[in-house]
Amino acid sequence: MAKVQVFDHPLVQHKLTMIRDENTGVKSFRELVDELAMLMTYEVTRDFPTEEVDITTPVAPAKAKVIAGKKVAIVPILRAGLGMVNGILRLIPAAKVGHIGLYRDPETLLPVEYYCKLPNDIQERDVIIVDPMLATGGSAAAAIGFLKDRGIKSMKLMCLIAAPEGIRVVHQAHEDVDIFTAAIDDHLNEHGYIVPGLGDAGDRLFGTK
Ligand SMILES: O=P(O)(O)OC[C@H]1O[C@H](OP(=O)(O)OP(=O)(O)O)[C@H](O)[C@@H]1O
Ligand SMILES: O=c1cc[nH]c(=O)[nH]1
Ligand SMILES: [Mg+2]
Repeated sequence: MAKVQVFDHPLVQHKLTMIRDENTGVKSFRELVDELAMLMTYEVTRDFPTEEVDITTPVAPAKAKVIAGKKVAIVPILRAGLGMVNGILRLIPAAKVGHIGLYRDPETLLPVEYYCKLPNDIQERDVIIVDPMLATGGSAAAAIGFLKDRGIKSMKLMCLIAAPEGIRVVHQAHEDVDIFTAAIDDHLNEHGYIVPGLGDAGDRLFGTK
């Protein structure tokens, strides 16, 4: 059974509060989302296997650990997921990046696909799907479905704010995918927005409202 991990680290919670605040402008919002993604990468990669290699320090020969040949692909759900990519790349610079374009139809709240471009060798990689908001769960469940259709087996979902409804939907459809989030909020409002949430993540990242 997949797990849901909430990051209760004070730095994560502090920065999350800042992006929730309606007075936080585009520049700070972008920087904070980037930093949050970087901080969360620390936990998302905790189960990466390590191996010992021989090195020589200025003092003595030593056996020391390195990550054991892990290949990673980051897959942001456009647009808002883009804001989390660079923070992860700063810690995993060799990761490849695939893009899945989905927008949520404002009437039906169902995801509509408009773009998909993935690395050729993505089946050999551990995939981290990123999207700041997990609301009804429709977008994340669809993105995971696309990736499974392309033969990808190992996936994690990293978001910043999740609604209980979204977690349920993703795990009902994909019980093997772990979810990492900085918060689980209270509920969705009648427009499918997370309450209290942070509003429209894409608009706040790109200044489109
Ligand atoms: O869980 P769901 O109910 O599917 O909602 C979450 C989706 O909604 C937002 O994207 P949006 O449709 O606003 O597109 P955007 O990123 O281009 O703004 C968000 O970034 C998620 O992708
Ligand atoms: O609260 C929400 C829900 C969906 N998408 C967002 O950007 N925010
Ligand atoms: Mg949006």
